[in-house]
Amino acid sequence: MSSETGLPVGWEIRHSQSKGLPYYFHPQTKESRWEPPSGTDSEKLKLYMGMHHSTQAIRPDGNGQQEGKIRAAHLLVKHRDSRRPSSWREAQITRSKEEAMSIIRGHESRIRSGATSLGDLATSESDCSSARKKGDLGFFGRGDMQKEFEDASFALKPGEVSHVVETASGLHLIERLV
Ligand SMILES: O=C(O)CN(Cc1ccccc1)C(=O)c1nc(-c2ccccc2)[nH]c1C(=O)O
Repeated sequence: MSSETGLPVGWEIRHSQSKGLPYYFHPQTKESRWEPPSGTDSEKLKLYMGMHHSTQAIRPDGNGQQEGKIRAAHLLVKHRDSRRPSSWREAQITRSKEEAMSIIRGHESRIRSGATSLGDLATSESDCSSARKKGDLGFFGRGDMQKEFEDASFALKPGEVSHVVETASGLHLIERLV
């Protein structure tokens, strides 16, 4: 049985500020997920999303970039103390922060050696749902992301990769794209 959104009864569509993406939330069970739950009428959902979730109006400046915004990709390694210790890779993440640190430092060395790129590594190794987009978060401005993440991103020049950045979500490597 689906409502006007096409989602099973009890599910709602929310908008994640940090990621600029819609996600699916069940207020009673507090479940949140990036993919529509099973039983969704996907045709109805597509119609609903087309009407209600157009991308926010953008005001590109001369070089097509939105005022004061940057674009970055990231690789997230979560640990058991992450605010949400779960991801598409692992339903329950139990590694310690120290283990996560040695993992992400290994990723950092491989990227800096030129053996691989952050985007390619993020695709298989990132605990963020943006892994499916090579870690690309699109454009964001100040106030959109967790403060530590924002400050590290804005301190980078385009093409630069950060050292390990810690947020409540976990440990990140960030590459500023634009
Ligand atoms: O921090 C939380 O309480 C939960 N989150 C954010 C989140 C928000 C809405 C839906 C699912 C996940 C994450 O843990 C998370 N944060 C990020 C993140 C953090 C900083 C910059 C970009 C993405 N990705 C994720 C993810 O699961 O995919």
